[in-house]
Amino acid sequence: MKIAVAVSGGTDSLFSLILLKEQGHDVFAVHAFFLPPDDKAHETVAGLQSRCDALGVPLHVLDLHKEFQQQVIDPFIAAYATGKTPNPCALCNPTMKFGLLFDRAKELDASHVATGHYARIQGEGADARLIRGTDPVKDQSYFLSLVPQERLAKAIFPLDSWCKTDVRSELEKRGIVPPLPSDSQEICFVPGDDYCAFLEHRSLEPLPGPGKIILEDGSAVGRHNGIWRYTLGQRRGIGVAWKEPLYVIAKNAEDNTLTVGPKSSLPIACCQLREVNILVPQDQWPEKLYAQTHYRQKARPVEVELTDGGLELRFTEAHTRPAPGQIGALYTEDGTVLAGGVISHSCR
Ligand SMILES: Nc1ncnc2c1ncn2[C@@H]1O[C@H](COP(=O)(O)OP(=O)(O)OP(=O)(O)O)[C@@H](O)[C@H]1O
Repeated sequence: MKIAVAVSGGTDSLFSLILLKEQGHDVFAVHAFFLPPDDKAHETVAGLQSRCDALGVPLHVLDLHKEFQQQVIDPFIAAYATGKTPNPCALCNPTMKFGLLFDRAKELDASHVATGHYARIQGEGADARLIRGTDPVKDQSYFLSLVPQERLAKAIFPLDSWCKTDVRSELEKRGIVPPLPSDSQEICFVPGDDYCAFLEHRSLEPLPGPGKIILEDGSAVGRHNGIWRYTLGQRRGIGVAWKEPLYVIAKNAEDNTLTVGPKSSLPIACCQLREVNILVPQDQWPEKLYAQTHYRQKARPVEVELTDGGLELRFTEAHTRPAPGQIGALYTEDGTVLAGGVISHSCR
């Protein structure tokens, strides 16, 4: 088996490459430009090249920045403009890393693609299952839940049972410094994680302007500066003086209003998933099911119903209101991912 290791320049993928090489696998490295390559990107490639040369591993560089723009950044901007809170990393995995990069790796004769994600694959072929990584703090299975099962069956996650601190210290022991500092920002293409500034600079279409802030009964209590600037559950910065603290509970693109309400309005009872990616056939799902609607959130018990074009998750306990556009991932009690989908809306 020939393994293409997707390397970002960061700690996790570099150590994944080293582990596979040390285990004697036939490996090569693939680095993708997801953004138009600038001096820093070329420096990263030069750094990767010297680490790969030292390991005796070929490095291939792919320029995917146009595709990344079309398939990840443009939908990210469009989703914000329509009141959603998109999850570009969850979209990048099926379209880019396990999409175009995977296709290119196959053309280069790879049978498998390895990444530095903290997640596990158990089983093979149609029986391959995506499972939470062992390090609960770093587990990234949530972000992988939109990757098709056939692709995950060909994925290798060398860090499946590693925790981040051990990865760092093992690299140090070997005297290897990755070209990129690790865990620099949340979304790789949003400088300083300032998504509002990013949207203002990068949206080609004018973003929705100011509008009314309303309560759930429709009464107006103030003005907002553009619904895309607000986050569901946000309390600070709403700018409405009220008898009790107010939280953002909905961003309504149709009439450009922001709905706010007291804390008691935040919990929801159910949410709908669209663009559902089934990872385990439904007839094999256990009785007890759990859903996660945000990264690093504890999965909560749910009952699930197949609806027209999607899944409805009914929480058996009140659940923090998820943001439409985020990912809903369905798990078993032991952390196997059964399905993932994009949250379209929630209900109380
Ligand atoms: N530009 C890239 N080219 C190739 N593979 C990439 C690139 N960016 C990320 N990856 C792959 O996707 C994995 C997860 O990416 P993520 O951005 O979540 O990085 P990370 O967990 O900080 O890992 P790393 O420390 O390797 O950057 C990486 O470990 C790597 O295998």
